[in-house]
Amino acid sequence: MLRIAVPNKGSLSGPAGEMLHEAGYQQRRESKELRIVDPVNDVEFFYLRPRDIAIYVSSGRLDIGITGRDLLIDSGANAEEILPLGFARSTFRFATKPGTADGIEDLQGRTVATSYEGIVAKHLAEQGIDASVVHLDGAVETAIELGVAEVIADVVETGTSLRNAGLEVFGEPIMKSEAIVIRRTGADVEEPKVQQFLRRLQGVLVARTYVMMDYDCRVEQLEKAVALTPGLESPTVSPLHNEGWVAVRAMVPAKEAQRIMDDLYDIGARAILTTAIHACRL
Ligand SMILES: Nc1ncnc2c1ncn2[C@@H]1O[C@H](COP(=O)(O)OP(=O)(O)OP(=O)(O)O)[C@@H](O)[C@H]1O
Ligand SMILES: O=P(O)(O)OC[C@H]1O[C@H](OP(=O)(O)OP(=O)(O)O)[C@H](O)[C@@H]1O
Ligand SMILES: [Mg+2]
Repeated sequence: MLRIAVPNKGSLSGPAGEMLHEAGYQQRRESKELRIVDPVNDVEFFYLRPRDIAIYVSSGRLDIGITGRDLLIDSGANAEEILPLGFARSTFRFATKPGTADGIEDLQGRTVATSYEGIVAKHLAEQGIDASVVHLDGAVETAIELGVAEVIADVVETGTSLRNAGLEVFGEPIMKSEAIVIRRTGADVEEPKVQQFLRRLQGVLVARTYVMMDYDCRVEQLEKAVALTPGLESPTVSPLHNEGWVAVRAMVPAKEAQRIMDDLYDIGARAILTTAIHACRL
């Protein structure tokens, strides 16, 4: 049975549960459940604190985990990213009161408050900056106002929390993060059960990113039409009863679907339809 760690709280928890549900796995019914078995799919889910997931996976007791890239790096645990999942995207940045710092060199000798001590200490050491790091559990934006630190380093998504605290980012982004699937470093990723799990999640990612497009066009326009809808491998082309016409079917990126439909119409394609993809194995 594959043993999988899933975030039980915070920004990762909801979207991770939704993605697993879309991939056909049973999920917990109430937020107090800490583990469930999905016998049909031969999987056991453990609902753990997002920060602890890399540690469990690195111990080898759990086969796979879903966590944030920033949390994995911060933990320093012996685990590696095997699939990015595209949700819980954020940037990790330094911030302070406007006009008090321009770049990382201004951190020399100063105090930085953060919940991600591992990332910050590593970054400062790589840049050769000697600054002290204060660990806070959360709400670090308030640390400057209350005099605990002169600078903070934190997750920025929309920037609202920083704006509300009268702070501004400075310097280069320290890292970009998103939800990821992790596995113990060096453990066999080719194991059939692991591969099946990854294929299911990849199927959800594809179903969320692509739509299926169908249309009819004249044979003379086929090359132009296919250039607009090359599909993932190659579009399906079928003859129509009306001579000189073909039906074409191809996957297209959902974000570009409306533009592609306009372009197809302009070259004479008709009966252009898009349909959602619910699941897929590429
Ligand atoms: N707006 C956001 N706030 C917090 N984390 C976010 C946000 N957007 C994305 N993330 C990502 O979610 C993960 C943080 O997960 P975590 O469960 O610790 O969130 P949290 O909401 O801060 O929970 P906690 O109350 O334990 O601090 C990180 O990988 C982070 O990059
Ligand atoms: O750029 P924004 O969209 O404002 O999002 C970023 C904020 O969200 C997180 O806080 P969270 O709600 O997790 O609280 P915490 O600080 O207690 O962890 C993070 O620590 C920032 O404060
Ligand atoms: Mg937080």
